[in-house]
Amino acid sequence: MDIALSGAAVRFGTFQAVHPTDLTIEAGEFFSILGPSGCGKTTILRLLSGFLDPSEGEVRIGGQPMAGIGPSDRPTALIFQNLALFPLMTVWENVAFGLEMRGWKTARRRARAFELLDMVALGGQGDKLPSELSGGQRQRVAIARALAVEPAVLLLDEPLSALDLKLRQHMRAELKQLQETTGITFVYITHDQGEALTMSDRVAVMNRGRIVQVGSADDVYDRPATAFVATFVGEMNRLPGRIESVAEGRARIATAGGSFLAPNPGGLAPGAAAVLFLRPERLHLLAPGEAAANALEGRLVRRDMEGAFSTLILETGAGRLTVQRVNSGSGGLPADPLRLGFADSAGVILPAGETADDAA
Ligand SMILES: Nc1ncnc2c1ncn2[C@@H]1O[C@H](COP(=O)(O)OP(=O)(O)OP(=O)(O)O)[C@@H](O)[C@H]1O
Repeated sequence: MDIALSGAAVRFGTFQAVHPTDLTIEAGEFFSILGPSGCGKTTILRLLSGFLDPSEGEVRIGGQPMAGIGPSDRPTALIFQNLALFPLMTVWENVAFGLEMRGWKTARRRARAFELLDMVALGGQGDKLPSELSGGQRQRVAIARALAVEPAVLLLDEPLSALDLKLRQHMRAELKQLQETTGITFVYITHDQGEALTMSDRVAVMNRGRIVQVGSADDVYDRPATAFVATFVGEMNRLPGRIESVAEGRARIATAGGSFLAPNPGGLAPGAAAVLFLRPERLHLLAPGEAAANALEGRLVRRDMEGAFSTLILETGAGRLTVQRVNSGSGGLPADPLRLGFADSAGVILPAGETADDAA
């Protein structure tokens, strides 16, 4: 089922937790809401689940206005960060809990619970107690329990945050697969950009009660709309400066480290204060005599070997810059000073504005 927010806003007293928001989530979409702690992600999820009414505006699910429809009457199920399984019930009884509430007889409940447990790869574990399972297995029980009531929309509030890194990565793949096989609309709340980027069809980035960008993982990573998105999603170098000239969607920006050409998606005019944002992997070392659309010199401060790639920190006229290099196995670096280059399509020039560091 699709979801539509029209001008939906939430105030707690005088505090505006969510500003008026228009948002459409397509049926069968894996949609994530990504943002720092306190930005309003959970509040939006509560609007969808029916635990909270909008102070203004409207929520529709499957075309139906949700005003006056409580959580148990909505086509949604919710999975929390701290899942609460019933410790004295077996795994299958936990899964079947919602079905008992709906009046299903024991044999039918048990059969359905085991089907769902099969789907989350816990086929043989139904007669155990939750305490006999690992953290990841318990999380899968919670997912099976949420799916038991056949929701059209599954709302997931940081469901993996209590798991260790390896398990989290494994569960990402499982959740994505589960979403694809069931065709259920997933709305996934997280402050973990890796989670949002790997699983989602689309991501909404939120800051201070506002959705600041909605797009694919590629959109928010490669084409950030604001300084906040640019710095919240992934590593980013920042070169503050002033626009010198503009031409054909690009601008030349004068920074403390020189003047550089880069895309100017917001059409900033000459004289405007701006920042050139540049990903560490888009900066490369130039060979002696090699030309590049943009070039600057730097002195190596640190090199961190991270296996598949290495991270270089360079002191340049534009401040400290981070460069990420694929590890080619050829080892050493040329002598200082190093020359750095980047294409005129590599960065993005955006208005100076709030960054993820300011928001933290
Ligand atoms: N019932 C409430 N009364 C007053 N303020 C609230 C209430 N619920 C949430 N808030 C505030 O609204 C803001 C948004 O909260 P919300 O839980 O949506 O954030 P979040 O993005 O989900 O954060 P986190 O990732 O930390 O869970 C926060 O500043 C929070 O303190």
